[in-house]
Amino acid sequence: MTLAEILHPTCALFLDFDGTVVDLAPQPHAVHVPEPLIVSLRELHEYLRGAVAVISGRPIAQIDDFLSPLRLAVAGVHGAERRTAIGEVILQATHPLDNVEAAAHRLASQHPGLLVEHKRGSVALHYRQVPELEEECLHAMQEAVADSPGLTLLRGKMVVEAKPGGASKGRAIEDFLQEPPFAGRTPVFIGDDRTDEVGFSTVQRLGGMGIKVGEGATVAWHRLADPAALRREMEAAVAARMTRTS
Ligand SMILES: O=P(O)(O)OC[C@H]1O[C@H](O[C@H]2O[C@H](CO)[C@@H](O)[C@H](O)[C@H]2O)[C@H](O)[C@@H](O)[C@@H]1O
Repeated sequence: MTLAEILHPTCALFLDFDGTVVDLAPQPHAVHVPEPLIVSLRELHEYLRGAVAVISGRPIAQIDDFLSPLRLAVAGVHGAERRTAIGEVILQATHPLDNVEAAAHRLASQHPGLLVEHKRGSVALHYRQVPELEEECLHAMQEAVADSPGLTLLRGKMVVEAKPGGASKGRAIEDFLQEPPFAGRTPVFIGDDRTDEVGFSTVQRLGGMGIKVGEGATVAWHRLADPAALRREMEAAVAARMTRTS
């Protein structure tokens, strides 16, 4: 089944960012956004009458910078912040990060390859440059989170993050589906990471479809090989739409 076949005009499209619509990069800031991706997103946004949202671990501001001049509905920091289709920003309560910040910086000061990323209500410890430190990073962040009321730990690709416990991508998708233009539509969520699994189960429980990008175990019912394959499918879905409407 192709994305063009899955995406009816009555669908709502939810897209993860890193590893899904763009290829993973050695550092968070080094991601490349191909121009045709912006074009596809704009066309799909029009086709679905605005029912397109990015559901990311990144802050909303970073997504805006990467996708400029597009300004889509976005859930950022794994749902801890959300901008609706009409531009209203909803921020979840945050909790003190002192323990996780101290633990992440303590380790990073001993290992220059580690990278500490600060986000609103969240701290991410990246070990992509030093993958042999995975267990040490996990252990340090687990201990710090256990000492930090309100925070939970999330494991992503070469990263371990502390984030507000109430936030999740699944909850963000459900919140979007309560509002126009998403309400009443069949949700499709496309993601690549274990942090996206809750999004897949959410949309499938609600009668929609989860699409996993890349390898690995998943609850999603459909799979695409990699971000390049997804971008090709998005371009094909746009072309099919133009053929239907011309
Ligand atoms: O939910 P996503 O949109 O997939 O965001 C997840 C995290 O993405 C970023 O980190 C990841 O991508 C980097 C660039 O490709 C890569 O260097 C890193 O190893 C990945 O973990 C971002 O920096 C995080 O804040 C997001 O939570």
